[in-house]
Amino acid sequence: MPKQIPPVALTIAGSDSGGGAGIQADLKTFAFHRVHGTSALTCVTAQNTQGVERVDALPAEAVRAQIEAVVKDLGEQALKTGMLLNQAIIMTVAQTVTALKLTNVVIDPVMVSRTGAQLIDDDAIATLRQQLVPLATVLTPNRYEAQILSGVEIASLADMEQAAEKIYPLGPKAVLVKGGSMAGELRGIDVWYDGRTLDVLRSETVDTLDTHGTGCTLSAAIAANLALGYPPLAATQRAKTYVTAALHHALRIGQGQGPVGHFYPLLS
Ligand SMILES: Nc1ncnc2c1ncn2[C@@H]1O[C@H](COP(=O)(O)OP(=O)(O)O)[C@@H](O)[C@H]1O
Ligand SMILES: Cc1ncc(COP(=O)(O)O)c(N)n1
Repeated sequence: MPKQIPPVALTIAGSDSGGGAGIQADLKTFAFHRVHGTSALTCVTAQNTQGVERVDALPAEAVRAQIEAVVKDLGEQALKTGMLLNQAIIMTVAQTVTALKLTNVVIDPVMVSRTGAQLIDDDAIATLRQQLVPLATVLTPNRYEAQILSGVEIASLADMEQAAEKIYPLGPKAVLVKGGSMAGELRGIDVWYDGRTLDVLRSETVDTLDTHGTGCTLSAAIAANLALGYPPLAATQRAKTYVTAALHHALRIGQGQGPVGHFYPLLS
């Protein structure tokens, strides 16, 4: 059989020592999609299924060097950003993505976890909004991040739609407001807005507390599908289907919220 050349995707994100979110979730998601994953590490968290205990940032120049090293050699068909932690790293990532003219950019504006923990410095939020959000092909805020970016208090589907419409003028090509931290059936519902189409992406609510890494997994799966050549909305729909399946096979490990089952077809 002729050797296949896989597409390459890059994740710029933090390490989750618990293996459920961050770089670890992203690389598993890329591998599941048969996309070669490269990574630029931004920070190292001491984290488990119960929470984040410590965060150590890498120097912004180390983040830049990782991106440049992989892109100049391996190239990339798509990238995602996750936990960028501080202003210096956000500015450097925005500059590097612009300078290298990288395309198919999925920005997961990681600021607040679904448990409500802040994952980014205060002064970094303004920089993220001004410098990184406009570079997004798809921007994927969760409920709390969408509240920060839009100023809309989100409690209903109509609020999610309004938030998506208010975030769009910040400059992304499309916004996906995720419903994982909403109540009841809205937990499986995300709102897409790309300036023309306002679409509600629905999946059944999976009744599990083991949801650690859903956001990271979704944005990585969007990037993987963009790398495979799917257009943004189709890539996002496919990614949502993947996350829902992985949630159905979430792993009951650890004392807190277990991770989703990235390789669910291999799980018996
Ligand atoms: N219990 C659930 N049932 C079905 N889908 C879910 C559930 N929890 C999260 N999702 C989906 O997982 C994806 C990630 O969303 P979310 O958990 O809100 O992100 P984050 O991890 O960034 O807070 C979204 O597509 C959301 O709809
Ligand atoms: C290193 C790192 N990055 C991101 C998240 C958010 O995780 P989630 O996908 O559950 O929102 C996390 N908990 N840790």
